[in-house]
Amino acid sequence: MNILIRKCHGTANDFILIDEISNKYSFTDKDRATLAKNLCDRQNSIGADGILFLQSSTTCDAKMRIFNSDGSEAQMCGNGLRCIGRYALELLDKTELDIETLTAHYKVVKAPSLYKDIYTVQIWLNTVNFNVDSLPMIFDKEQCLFETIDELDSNLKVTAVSMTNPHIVTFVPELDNTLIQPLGEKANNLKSVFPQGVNFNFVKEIDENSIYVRTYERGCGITKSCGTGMTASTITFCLEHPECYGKDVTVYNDGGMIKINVTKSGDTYENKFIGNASYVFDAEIEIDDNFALENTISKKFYDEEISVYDEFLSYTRELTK
Ligand SMILES: N[C@@H](CCC[C@H](N)C(=O)O)C(=O)O
Repeated sequence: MNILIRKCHGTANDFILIDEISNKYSFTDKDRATLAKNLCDRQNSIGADGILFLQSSTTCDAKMRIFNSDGSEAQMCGNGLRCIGRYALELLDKTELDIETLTAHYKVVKAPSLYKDIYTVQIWLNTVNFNVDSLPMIFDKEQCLFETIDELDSNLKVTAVSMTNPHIVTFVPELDNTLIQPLGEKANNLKSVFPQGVNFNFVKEIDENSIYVRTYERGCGITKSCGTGMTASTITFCLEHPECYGKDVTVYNDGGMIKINVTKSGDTYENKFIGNASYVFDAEIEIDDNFALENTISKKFYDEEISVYDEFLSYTRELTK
């Protein structure tokens, strides 16, 4: 069978987008999981951190489903929401809309460009829950705020927060992948603490209103950036630095930079998130009966978008030198 795909990214967290509204593919969830495992394989196939499926919704303008590269389905994806948000804004010819996810819904608005003419989207990731049951996380207190988890690492202080998908956040003096990789794997194998796995965010403070975040993601390992992870990290940064509430926090990552503004009223958080939603290429591909890539029939690159994003990335590297 032939399918149309669009390769896209939010701060280099890259996705294959499949539009199930315009194309009537009738995939089952098992098919979607197999497609994700096969097509996201960077060695033998197209390669991506996950697949975004755009579906119709009865409650919102459209629905996003996100499958990680290992085939598991996640509740939410902040970078994916901007990509699918852009796609849906263009498809439905709107400047703002609501996207349904597995467990919530989110507003998406086209925003002024972060840099030159990079397509930029504002989203509100307001689904924040510090109750450990919401991740779920097995812990002897209702919340895990700057606590050590002995089974994980008796030196690291972590904060657990659900963004509808599970996150833990820790502050480190340096971002070292030789520590992040094993700790991320360990946390995801620790089913007695994180029965559904966890996205593990490592945060380095850059200055009073900027941080650098690297995430070991459940279902795909270390990514260039994680949208819900950067939000969880910024909220945790604001817990430690309450003077940052209501201010734009610059969040650097291995794929560029975004901005998040957190406001808190009682136990409610409003998190305005501004970041790119960029296209890489459109392709028509042929997949076999096992949902593996058989043939690429056509491919068209978004050369100008790619080149301005490269420029933006170099600019952000200069800022973090
Ligand atoms: N990269 C994403 C999150 C994708 C899902 C995550 N790996 C999970 O399993 O929860 C983001 O930008 O938020």
